[in-house]
Amino acid sequence: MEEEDDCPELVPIDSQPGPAARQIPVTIITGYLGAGKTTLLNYILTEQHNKRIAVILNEFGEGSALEKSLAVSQAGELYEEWLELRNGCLCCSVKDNGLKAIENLMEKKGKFDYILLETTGLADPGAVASMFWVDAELGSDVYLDGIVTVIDAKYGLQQLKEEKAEGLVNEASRQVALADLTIINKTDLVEEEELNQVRDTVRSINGLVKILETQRSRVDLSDVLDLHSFDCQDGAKLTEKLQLVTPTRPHLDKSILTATFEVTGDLCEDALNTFIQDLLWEKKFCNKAGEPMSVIRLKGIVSFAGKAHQVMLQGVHELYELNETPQLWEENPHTNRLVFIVILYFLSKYHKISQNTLKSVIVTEMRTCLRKEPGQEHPAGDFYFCCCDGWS
Ligand SMILES: Nc1nc2c(ncn2[C@@H]2O[C@H](COP(=O)(O)OP(=O)(O)OP(=O)(O)O)[C@@H](O)[C@H]2O)c(=O)[nH]1
Ligand SMILES: [Zn+2]
Repeated sequence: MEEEDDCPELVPIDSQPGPAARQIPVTIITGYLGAGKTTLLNYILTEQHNKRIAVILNEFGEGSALEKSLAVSQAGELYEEWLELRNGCLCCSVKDNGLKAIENLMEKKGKFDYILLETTGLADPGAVASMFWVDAELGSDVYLDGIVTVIDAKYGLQQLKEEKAEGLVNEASRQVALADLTIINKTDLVEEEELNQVRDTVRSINGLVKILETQRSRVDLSDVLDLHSFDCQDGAKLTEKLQLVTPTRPHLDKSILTATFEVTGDLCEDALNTFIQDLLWEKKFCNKAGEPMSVIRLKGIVSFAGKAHQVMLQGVHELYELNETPQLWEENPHTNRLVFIVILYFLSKYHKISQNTLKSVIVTEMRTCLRKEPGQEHPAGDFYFCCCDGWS
């Protein structure tokens, strides 16, 4: 049979016939300096799990550290490997080097069941997450399972509040915004009142995230591993989650928030793609000073005309995916739900994006997506915007 020109590279089948090779989940563990990430890793490694877990540490080395420690645990035994990376920053090298190193290692040592990746406390895990996500798309051996952010109960609030130069959002807040799961650790060091404040602040940044509270990062492993956060097979789970999103108020530096939009009807796929690309890639939605609204995480369940199944939308930074889920639409009319966790650069006192501006921008665009033909009437549909009151 003739192959098409643009056919993806064919991979020779040299393995035994049988079920397709299972992809290995990667969980990214992030969190500010000293929050308890390594404690969490050690806890997971030493708990009974019957998994062969590989751990990659992405610590900043002195100067240009060329090696990364890779601990592998198997049946409670720990041994260490060294991953050679081209430079000291995993974000920059993981693409061409890190994954390759993992794959080579698996060839040498046999497959792992699970990979845990601890990023440095100052990292923006978005870059690392994006790379694993893209790579999974390209038929890699691994897939991104979830992003876990550990927060220090005692110093977390201070870290989340930290003021950066105008227009910049601190790393601690970005880490919370991106997370699928947050673990507020070191609860032994704070009173209830302080803990409530940390919890509220985390919630104010990320209205979707699950929050656990721990001492010594002791978690139920089933709460941390195999989250399938990006998995369209779990469409029903996301639908449920999106309905439960907590309205958030802009947190302390008033710059990251969670906004939910609901609209009923069937969306036009092309129009939705254009809207998302304008938002994520073209960065067309700006405040008066021309600073774009920047999306950290985007999730949604949408309905496309002519499709019986729900479609899942996932976005991390500038990457996004629309995938059909196994879930059929039951309710009628169909309710499209989008949740944005966004940075609004309105730190600058003179150039605030107001809640209403954001709302009208998104609503106008969503209405366009609903229009089946240019010039056609908008179908009836209510937009629901969930955000705090009293914010201008
Ligand atoms: N009191 C208290 N201390 C804790 C808890 N969890 C961890 N620690 C301590 O906090 C310190 C930092 O923990 P790590 O696990 O190394 O934190 P980390 O996030 O990996 O730190 P970096 O890699 O340096 O960013 C260690 O001394 C831990 O023993 C806790 O629940 N309570
Ligand atoms: Zn650590």
